[in-house]
Amino acid sequence: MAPSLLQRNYNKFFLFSILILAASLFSPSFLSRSITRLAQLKLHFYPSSTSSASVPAIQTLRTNSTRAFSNMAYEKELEIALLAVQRATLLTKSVYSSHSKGTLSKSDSSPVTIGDFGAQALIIASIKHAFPGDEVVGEEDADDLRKNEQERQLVWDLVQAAKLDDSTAEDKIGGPIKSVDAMLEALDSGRSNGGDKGRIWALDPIDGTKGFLRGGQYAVCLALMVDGVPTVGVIGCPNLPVDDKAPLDVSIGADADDKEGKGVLFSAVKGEGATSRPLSRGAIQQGSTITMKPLEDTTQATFCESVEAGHSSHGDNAAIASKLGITKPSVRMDSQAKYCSIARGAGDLYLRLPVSKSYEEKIWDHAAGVVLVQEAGGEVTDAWGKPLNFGIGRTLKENKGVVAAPKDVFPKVIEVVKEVLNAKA
Ligand SMILES: Nc1ncnc2c1ncn2[C@@H]1O[C@H](COP(=O)(O)O)[C@@H](OP(=O)(O)O)[C@H]1O
Ligand SMILES: [Mg+2]
Repeated sequence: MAPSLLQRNYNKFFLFSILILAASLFSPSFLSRSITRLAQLKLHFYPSSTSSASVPAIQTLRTNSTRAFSNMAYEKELEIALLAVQRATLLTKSVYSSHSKGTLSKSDSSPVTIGDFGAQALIIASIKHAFPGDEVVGEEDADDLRKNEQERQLVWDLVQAAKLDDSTAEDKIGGPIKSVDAMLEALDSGRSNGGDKGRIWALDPIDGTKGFLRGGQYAVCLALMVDGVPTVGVIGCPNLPVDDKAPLDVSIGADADDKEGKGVLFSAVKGEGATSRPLSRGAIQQGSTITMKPLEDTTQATFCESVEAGHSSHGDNAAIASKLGITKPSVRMDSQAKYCSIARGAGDLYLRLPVSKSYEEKIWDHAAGVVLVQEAGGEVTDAWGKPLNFGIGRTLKENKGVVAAPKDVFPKVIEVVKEVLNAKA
């Protein structure tokens, strides 16, 4: 008689345990990694070994796309990242609606605001509370605030005021930061050099700072990279419409207001799909699955690009669009809201052709967006079709530019991108 599903699962579980014990004789560290894996494997077997009474509950969770909190890999990481980004996004919203956003200029003359500092401190404090051993590559550090008492006080006031309405959720991310020193320490804990070993978070507390200052789109972006691979991604977009089906209007990047009722929290876990949910002030709301729009004919595509001509070559992007037969005007918006917009099928392509030969894209500008698009059915590479290498430091130094598109049309898009680049060479 054929073995039952339950028997087959337990046989696999038993065989796997024996193999691990044998391998651990040669490498003790392998043992601890394997116990974690074994626990995951056991959890995956769980649905088939539960009583039939509990199965519907599990299925309901899955169909409602709240897999974030069912038996999926990186469940806790996702929950913490969602809560951390949500709390930090509330802080940025409070700065966005005020007129003095407190711009400072960094050494590379890019802008940074009190919102950037506050959001980074809150998110790192959340990560360190839940995963003290993890590293963080964050865009900012505390150098400026240590020198500038007035700015420091402004950021401290913001950090103290940013709280989730739901106390259980707030507790999960460690509650309020305890002191100014703890805030500075959190900010400074984003100095990891990155790499391809272990767990490293890539954090952009306010991506699209120029958009944030201008009153356009911006995003709070956080990704967990495991051995250099973006694996969990969460992006808070306070100025995007909640409706995934809302058409992507060319005006989306300009004069964004901060009205209640807007704001989306996007997330993805490698191998588990991508979701969106309304941004709230309390516990995380239920998500719905998002996917890229099927695009058989590239002439019908809507493509997204940066507002800033210094970040992405508008001329090259336009040449590519024209070769693809695209007639719709480009949709310009700041930040990783572009990745989010194509991941939910509001737009189709994201073109980021390099302007400067020497500029190295930063990992925090892409890690979360990349996992989101991949999980929504898309592909992302650099402008030459090379995979993005997130495991070699704080920048994507082996890559130039970025192209994202639905899988089916990706080869055609990248071929045209290369034609345009080769014509310039
Ligand atoms: N010359 C350049 N080329 C490409 N990206 C650049 C750039 N100078 C700055 N950037 C990055 O572009 C990001 C914004 O991207 P976008 O144009 O898609 O909104 C900035 O993030 P911050 O706003 O977090 O500093 C910054 O890191
Ligand atoms: Mg950025």
